[in-house]
Amino acid sequence: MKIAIMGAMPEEVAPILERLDDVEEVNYAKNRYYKAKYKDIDVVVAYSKIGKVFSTLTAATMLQMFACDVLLFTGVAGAVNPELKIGDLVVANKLAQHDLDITIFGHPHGYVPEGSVYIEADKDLIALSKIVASEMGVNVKEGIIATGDQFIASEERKNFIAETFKADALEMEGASVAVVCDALGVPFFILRSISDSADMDAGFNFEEFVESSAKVSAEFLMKMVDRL
Ligand SMILES: Nc1ncnc2c(CN3C[C@H](CCSCCOCCO)[C@@H](O)C3)c[nH]c12
Repeated sequence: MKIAIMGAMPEEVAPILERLDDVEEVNYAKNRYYKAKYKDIDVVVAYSKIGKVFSTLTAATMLQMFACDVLLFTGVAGAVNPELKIGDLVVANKLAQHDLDITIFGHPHGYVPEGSVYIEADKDLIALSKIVASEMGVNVKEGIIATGDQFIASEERKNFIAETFKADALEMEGASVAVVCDALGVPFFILRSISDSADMDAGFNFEEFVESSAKVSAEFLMKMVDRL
């Protein structure tokens, strides 16, 4: 089995890279992919850079060029569900693109012809995360993640996303990664730790908590890899 481990920002994959052996750096398509061993497992690790386009390119490369059999995403997210606090873990059961909008033609937000509003993540990987969560004695919220090419820092936009997609959390890469994995028939898992609440304080909170929340997500993800 070869596992793709992906984030969007350097901070999100740094806690992973420091745990790898036999690292070989591959430069491709203006990005860096780290082929390595984690214990005796083959992994390919990369951060895509921010947003749906970069994350699409990296996810597609992980699967089509590096032939990974499963894709695990680790990173941070803005909270939409008011129960979620900084550092809380969210596992996506399905994901949507909140900024995909051809509603003028009568379609729902997040829908284009031959597409779907939501893409569902792999149920076995979600089930595994629940086992790991109970073993670690941590709480993981399984929920809906909304993805868009905007850093959300306003109650108004956050409320639109909450009402339209029933989202628990929001970010900028998960749904695009989901489209790639779904199209190529590769199981995927999107894990996020809350760094802010996508409100007027989001920018400050993000900068304060991105590193610590990214570590929370990465550490949990590696416990999942140990069990794969
Ligand atoms: N409220 C929010 N809205 C949308 N997404 C998120 C996420 C999830 N990731 C973090 C990162 C934010 C992009 S701007 C970072 C700027 O870098 C600072 C240095 O230039 C992007 O990869 C999406 C956390 N809180 C969010």
